[in-house]
Amino acid sequence: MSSKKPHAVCIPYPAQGHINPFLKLAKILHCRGFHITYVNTEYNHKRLLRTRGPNSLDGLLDFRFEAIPDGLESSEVVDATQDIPSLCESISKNFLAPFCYLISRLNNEGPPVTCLVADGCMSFSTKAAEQFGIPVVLFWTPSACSVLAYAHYHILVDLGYTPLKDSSYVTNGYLETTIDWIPGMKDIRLRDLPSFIRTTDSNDILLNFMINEVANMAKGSAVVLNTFEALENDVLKALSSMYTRVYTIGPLQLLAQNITKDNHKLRSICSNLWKEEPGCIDWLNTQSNRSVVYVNFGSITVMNTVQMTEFAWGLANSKKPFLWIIRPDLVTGELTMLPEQFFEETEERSMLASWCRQEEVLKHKAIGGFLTHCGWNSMLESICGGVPILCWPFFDDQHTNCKYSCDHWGIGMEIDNDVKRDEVDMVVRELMDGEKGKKMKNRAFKWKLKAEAATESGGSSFNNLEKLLDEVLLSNC
Ligand SMILES: O=c1ccn([C@@H]2O[C@H](COP(=O)(O)OP(=O)(O)O[C@H]3O[C@H](CO)[C@@H](O)[C@H](O)[C@H]3O)[C@@H](O)[C@H]2O)c(=O)[nH]1
Repeated sequence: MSSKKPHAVCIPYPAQGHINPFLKLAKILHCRGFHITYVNTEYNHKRLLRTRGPNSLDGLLDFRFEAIPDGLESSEVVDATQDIPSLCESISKNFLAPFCYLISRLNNEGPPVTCLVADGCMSFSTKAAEQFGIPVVLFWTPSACSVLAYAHYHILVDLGYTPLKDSSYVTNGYLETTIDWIPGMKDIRLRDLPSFIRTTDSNDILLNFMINEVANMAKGSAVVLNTFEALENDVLKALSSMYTRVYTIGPLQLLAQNITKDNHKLRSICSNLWKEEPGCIDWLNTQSNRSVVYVNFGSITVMNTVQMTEFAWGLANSKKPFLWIIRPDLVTGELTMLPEQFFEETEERSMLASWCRQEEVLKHKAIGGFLTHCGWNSMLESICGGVPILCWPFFDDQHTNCKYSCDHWGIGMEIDNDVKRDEVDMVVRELMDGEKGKKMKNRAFKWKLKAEAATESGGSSFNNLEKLLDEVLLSNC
């Protein structure tokens, strides 16, 4: 019988693609009776206050936001994702002390902290959990297939696949090498694995960071994944044979929608670090069903002006309506404007904006396809909307997600990294009008139904949440 109020401290990796699914999980736990402390870095806390307004993080009486320093030198808050390798280094070196200090303070203020929900790649949290004698759930925000791949990084190093002998190995066909020995992963090439292996440096920060973080996975009380059993069955079986408690509770978007639907205050708390431009949904309302190509490369992808221009002309030449989100920090180097002729040709059938409410966009009936970088949240949000995708993976797990979407789930078509306008034009037309596009749409719709089934009462993700609560998160209450 429960006696003390459960209090979960949730700490995501400090980037948009982690903050979003964490907030959903925190809201679910709150609806299941938890006092929540949600911890951002001071940098992201300031960004949220600036973007969402000074009272936006007031939360509720028992849903609080706190912040810890990120340990980086520059503290000027700008609308851009911070440098990922610097963040990873700082997390390993600097986060444990302020995090433990925060937990002590929360314990003094009450109610005492009963469990931690920490990002899978924030291994310091297991030390904190040990110090305070409480369980820690490690929530990995990428797909299960990429987590399984990270878990084999150390073997790839031992066998000499990575670091690469020299940089020509990225382009000389070496990445086509088949990797047929990872249990649960079929038909995989080196190029399909998360891209931190594409380094020539044995001291590469991101490769070594991931190897260390994943080595810590068994030290947590449980592993939580934002996916569902039907989608990644073989991979999940392999992960479950490696780690004792693995819980899939996704798509969190749908589970949170089901569980939080009557809590309006909670639903209004939003974690977008960029301010949404108004008008995207109004514009979509003027478009025909399934007619619009939605283009968005998430919060970290950057591209050069040549790539940007190729995408622009590919979209223009396809003659399809499109909604293109161009983040202020999307283009690197000298930001040249797209040519006037592009605007003249497309203005009647396009909308450009700097940020939008993506989940709402992908649920809109006007959307027919999604050109994406394959970040895991974007992939899941597309599945929840029943929308097929065009994949232009940028880095990390996005390559693995791309491979699975194209070859295992049948909902994606890949665009070459060296993007050319003719290819963009061709795949957009195929997606929107072609036979292959039609099949992809049907499959995307079937995955949407399976995602809904998983998150409804009695579905696998719904049941796994109950198990996670009973077996781990409420185990000491
Ligand atoms: O205009 C926009 C753009 C993005 N988003 C949201 O921002 C999130 C972006 O997440 P994701 O699609 O996963 O992309 P990244 O921001 O690139 O995510 C990082 O984190 C993911 C989860 O770990 C990884 O899969 C990615 O590779 C990694 O780059 C999603 O929830 C989107 O709905 C918006 O709401 N509006």
